[in-house]
Amino acid sequence: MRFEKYHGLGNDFIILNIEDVRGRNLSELGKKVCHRNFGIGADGMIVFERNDRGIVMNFYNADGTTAPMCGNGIRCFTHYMKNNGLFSGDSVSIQTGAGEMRVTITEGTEFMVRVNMGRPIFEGSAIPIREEAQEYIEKEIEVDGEKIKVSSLFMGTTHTVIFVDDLKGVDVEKLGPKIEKYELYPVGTNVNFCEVKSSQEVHVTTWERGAGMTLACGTGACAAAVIGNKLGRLEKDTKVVVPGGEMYIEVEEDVFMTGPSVKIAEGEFLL
Ligand SMILES: N[C@H](CCC[C@H](N)C(=O)O)C(=O)O
Repeated sequence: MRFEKYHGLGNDFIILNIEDVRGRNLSELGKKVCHRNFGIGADGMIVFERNDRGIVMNFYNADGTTAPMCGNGIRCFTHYMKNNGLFSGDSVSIQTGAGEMRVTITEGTEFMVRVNMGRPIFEGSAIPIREEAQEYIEKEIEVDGEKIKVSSLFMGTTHTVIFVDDLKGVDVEKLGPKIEKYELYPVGTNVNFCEVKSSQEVHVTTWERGAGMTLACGTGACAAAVIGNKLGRLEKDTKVVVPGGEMYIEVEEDVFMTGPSVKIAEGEFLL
C-alpha cells in the first residue's frame, strides 16, 4: 500500500489515498501505520477521498480514534494533494469532520499553507463538556488535589487551554493524560499548556487526545490564540511557538493559521 509521510512542525502524518485502502478497517490501519516500532511511525494517519461535493480529509489519531480536524495535518494534506496533482491552482476547499476548510498555498522558503480554520465554538454542548454552559472560560478544576484554571472550546476539535507562568515547570506527561480524560469531557480533550511571552507571542506545548505529547498542534495553537485574545492577553495576530517550530495565527471572526509542511518520505507499506 503506497504511502507518503509529511510533518507540520514535527507533528507527523502518514497520508494515503482511499483507493489504496478500500475495505480495510481504517482505525486498525491507523494504529498499525502510526506505531513507532511495528509500523512507519506518526502522530496520525490522513486518508484522501473524493465525493460528489469535492475533496474529503479523513483523520485518525495514532491510537486509531478519529478526530474531526487536524491543523498541521491539513497543511500536510494540501502538500500531498499538490504533489499528486489532486487539485489545480493554489487554493482549495476541503471537507472535514469540523466542516469545510479553505486552504491557500502561500509564499515562503518552505511549502507554506494558510488555512481558514473556521470559527471557535464556546457553547458547552458543542465542545463538548458535561455541563450546561454558554462558555467554559477560566474555570477551576481539581486534578490530583491541584486546582487548575482551564478554558475549553471547539476549535476544529475539542481543546482545553491552560495558561502557566513557566512551561518548563509543568509536568505535561503527568497532567496531560489526566486532563485529557477528566470527567468533564465526555469524549476527552486535547490539552494545551501556554506561556504568554508578549501580547504577540505565546509558547504552547500540547498533550493530544489519542496521540500523547506532540511537537506541535495546529488546532491547539488556534485554541490558545483565541482564548488568549478573549482574555485580553494576546492580540489578534499571534506567533505561536511550539517545540517543533512556529506558526502564525490571526483571530478574526474566522481563525487563520499559517505554517509549513515538509515531505519526509514515500514508499510501500507492506503489512
Ligand atoms: N495534531 C492536530 C490535532 C489533532 C487532534 C486530535 N488529537 C484529536 O483527538 O482531536 C492539529 O495539528 O490540529
